[in-house]
Amino acid sequence: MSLVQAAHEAEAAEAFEHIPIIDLKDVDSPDPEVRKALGGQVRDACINVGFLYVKNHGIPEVIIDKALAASKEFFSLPLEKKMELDITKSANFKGYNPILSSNNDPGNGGDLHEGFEFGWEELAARANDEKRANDGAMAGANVWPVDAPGFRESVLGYYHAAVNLGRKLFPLFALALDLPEDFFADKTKNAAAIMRVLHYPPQTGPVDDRVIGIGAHTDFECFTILWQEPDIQALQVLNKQKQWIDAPPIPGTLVVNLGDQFARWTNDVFKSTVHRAINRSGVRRYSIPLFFGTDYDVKLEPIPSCVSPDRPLKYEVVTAGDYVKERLKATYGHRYLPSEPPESDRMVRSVTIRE
Ligand SMILES: O=C(O)CCC(=O)C(=O)O
Ligand SMILES: [Fe+2]
Repeated sequence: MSLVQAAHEAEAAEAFEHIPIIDLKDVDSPDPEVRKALGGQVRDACINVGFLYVKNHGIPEVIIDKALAASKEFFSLPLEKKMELDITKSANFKGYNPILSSNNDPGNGGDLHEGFEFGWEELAARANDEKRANDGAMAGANVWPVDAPGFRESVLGYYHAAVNLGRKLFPLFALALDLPEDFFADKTKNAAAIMRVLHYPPQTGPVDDRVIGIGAHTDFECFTILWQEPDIQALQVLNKQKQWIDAPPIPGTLVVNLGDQFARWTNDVFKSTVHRAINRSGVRRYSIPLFFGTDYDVKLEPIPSCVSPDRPLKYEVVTAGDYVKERLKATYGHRYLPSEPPESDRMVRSVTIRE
């Protein structure tokens, strides 16, 4: 069946109620037929749901544990220490964002989490990090806390492991789209991948839907690899019946969800599915998404087999970097509304959290 037909069938079908689990044990199989079959499973999940779990993903638990421990240590620093790394002081959204300073759902009043954001960097930092130098519209060095000394190494360790996993997923997505497996290889040379470590305080008492852990949104890149803390239900995914479906942590898995860049590459054949998180568990929750997109200078041009006379082009063509930057501005920029101060003012301005 053609991609367009499959998308139309999915759009006419019942709303999804389950998120599929895909086993990656054969992702490196030397047999192309085995990899193709795996690509077929990915295709169904991407066209019908836009969310999946992966098991046998190959990232050792110990790497995740280290990143989690380091994140807990970082978030327990005094607020003024964390604010030294305020995301609005850096070029292109690197660093710390305090509770209620980001807002993923424009209808909401701020997200009830704090986070720390960083992009590509070699573990042994290099002055001439070629990948970082190619960030174009998204260029800007990472910033790191001096008061949490092991933080950089621990979270970057997980970043690199997750980027390596993402590099194995791109060929599967290509197969899912009936494209050559290496279709995305020349579009993902720079690892335009952003990681966020997130801390959601428990949301107790009556819950105002306008202030939740992270408001309803879609992600901006091609796909997200999300680690969520075990045993705490918070993440929910919206189906077309407008029902929120729980996406609980499943031991030994990571969540993979599609973002807007893939929706644009595929003219919405792949679904960038709306999701949110609410931490009503009564305890703190941590999660770590890695957002992996095509290189920032690459144009998000629709794949021809996803466009047809009965499925005309839905999006204008923009570069990946311009798209991500606009969305990040909308997410973090509300602290400066109604009019954004000039860049120089931003550097020195003290932070006021919106009432
Ligand atoms: O914390 C989660 O489970 C979801 C986070 C998320 O959706 C995001 O950061 O885009
Ligand atoms: Fe998200």
